[in-house]
Amino acid sequence: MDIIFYHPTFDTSYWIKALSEAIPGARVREWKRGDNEHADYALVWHPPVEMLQGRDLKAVFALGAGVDSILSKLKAHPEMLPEHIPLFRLEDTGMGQQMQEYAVSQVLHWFRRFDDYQALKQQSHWEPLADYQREDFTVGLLGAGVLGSKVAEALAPWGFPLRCWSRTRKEYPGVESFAGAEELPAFLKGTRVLINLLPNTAETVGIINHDLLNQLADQSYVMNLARGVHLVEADLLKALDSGKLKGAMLDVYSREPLPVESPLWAHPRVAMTPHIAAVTRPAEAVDYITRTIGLLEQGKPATGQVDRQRGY
Ligand SMILES: NC(=O)C1=CN([C@@H]2O[C@H](COP(=O)(O)OP(=O)(O)OC[C@H]3O[C@@H](n4cnc5c(N)ncnc54)[C@H](OP(=O)(O)O)[C@@H]3O)[C@@H](O)[C@H]2O)C=CC1
Ligand SMILES: O=C(O)C(=O)CO
Repeated sequence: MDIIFYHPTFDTSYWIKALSEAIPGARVREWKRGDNEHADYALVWHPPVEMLQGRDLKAVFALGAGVDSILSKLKAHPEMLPEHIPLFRLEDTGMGQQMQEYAVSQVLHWFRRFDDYQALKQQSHWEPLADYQREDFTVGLLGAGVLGSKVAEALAPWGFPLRCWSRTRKEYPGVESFAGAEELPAFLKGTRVLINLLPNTAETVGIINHDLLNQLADQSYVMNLARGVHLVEADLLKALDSGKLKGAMLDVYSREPLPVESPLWAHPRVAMTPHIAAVTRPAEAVDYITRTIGLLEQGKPATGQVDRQRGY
């Protein structure tokens, strides 16, 4: 079995060694320009068109959870990956736990008013503030798939009212489920902390805008852990400055790296990380890919296949 691998930043030699050891009989090689030799599977992130086009592959694996960049490239170059070749993505593979850590720590940070105490510290001002009440701290998850459900699971023991919004209805213990565009207003009404874990699709781009932010509870918080294009950054800044929003925690941006001239850098109530909320964990990803290739080789169904029409 021949496997080609391309990632613009990963340590390719680690992956080649780990995959070669994990998959019996696999010949794994780094794909380089001009390589048109046979391959059964391709493992990719931001692949050049010529890596994939014209190949009779059994499957392609995206080396991350979001497949927006590969699907948008496919729109411009449909010949890159014909419909009959399945595209898989990483489901969790260690990203769930990272999202849990990120979301829980930030919700608690806001709930215990550490942002306010940090601002008071900067003024050398000693003042115990009134506690926030759990019942006023409803956490709403935009997106309740692999990662959203893990975040809900980690927040549940903390006792905040929890709700989620997705395309299809969910039955997660202790989580109120809202489904479809028609239930979005009901989901937003009363949500105090909004956590975004949607995929980037034609339906979700720009979803966190002035209209949506206005429907949240007053003095609410926004955490964007999915894609920068979900959030209209100018609308977020306006909502912060008007007092509608109390704070934002951003991991992803409309442009990455975020340009130095972005007003987000200097805003005192915007906390930021550079797209590290959950990164691909190589050992877990190799396990998942090995298992999935094993199932495909036996003609058995495997989870993680992207629905190209749906866009995620
Ligand atoms: N910042 C970071 O470091 C990282 C960011 N990500 C981002 O997180 C995203 C989510 O990942 P993951 O949880 O694995 O994805 P999933 O595909 O498992 O979950 C997506 C969720 O979004 C819901 N959804 C999709 N479209 C709509 C819509 N139009 N209306 C309402 N709900 C919708 C789905 O609904 P339904 O369940 O009904 O299908 C599902 O619940 C990725 O696409 C990626 O962009 C991922 C990893 C790291
Ligand atoms: O896996 C993804 O989609 C990511 O954004 C990784 O950082």
